Amino acid sequence: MTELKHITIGVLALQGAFVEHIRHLANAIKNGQYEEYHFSFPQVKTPEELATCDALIIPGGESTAMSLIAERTGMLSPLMDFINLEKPVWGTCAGLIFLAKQCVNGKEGQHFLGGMDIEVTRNAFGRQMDSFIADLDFSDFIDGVNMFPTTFIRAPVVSKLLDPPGAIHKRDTEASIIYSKNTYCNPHKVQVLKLLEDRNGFIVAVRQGNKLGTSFHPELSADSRFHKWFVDEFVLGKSY
Ligand SMILES: NC(=O)CC[C@H](N)C(=O)O
Repeated sequence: MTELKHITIGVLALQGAFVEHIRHLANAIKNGQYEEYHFSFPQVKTPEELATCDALIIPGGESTAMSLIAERTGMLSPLMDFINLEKPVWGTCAGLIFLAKQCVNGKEGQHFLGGMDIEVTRNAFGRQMDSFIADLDFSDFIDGVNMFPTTFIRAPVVSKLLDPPGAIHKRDTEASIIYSKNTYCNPHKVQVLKLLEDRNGFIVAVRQGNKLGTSFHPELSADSRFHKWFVDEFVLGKSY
């Protein structure tokens, strides 16, 4: 019998919707061909737990609280170190804010991990009352997923794509960097996965190499295909 490959995808559990992510991860690998793997999806609260992870999800919640708890529990620099290890990381909503380099409407003293070369704007769609659900077409990058229910709750948007450190050329125009599965994915640049044409063209999903950021919460839908894509494409797939 061949030995199973152990893969640990942690979910940062300082605050927010971490339980939902774990449920979706467990569900996502039921529908695949993963006989050669043994997966664990631990809640991550300590540097020791983080050190066991091959990949990390940072959930939605409240980015100011998450930053404060990370600081108080000594998790801030282990998280920054983890990002520098070039392991796959996915931030959803508050997690996207935490993962960003810069933020508009941030709170004084709020920390950012700087794992993606983006500026985010917090609460870009307005208040809690302006939260909404939209069926989005992700079939450009996830096969067959053309009606995915996405939930936006006081969601941020990506308001600027920043040049990675050391970049020589100025960034291309937005239109030319829209990502699809047929496009070569430059691991150093931020690529737009999804923007909302009917809402100011707001950018709501981006990728930079093995980092993924989404404004919305795929973990709050009943559909695990987005999580399956993260596992297949970012954790088991191409390595950057
Ligand atoms: N649903 C969410 O994660 C909301 C994010 C929240 N507005 C923040 O700034 O952290």
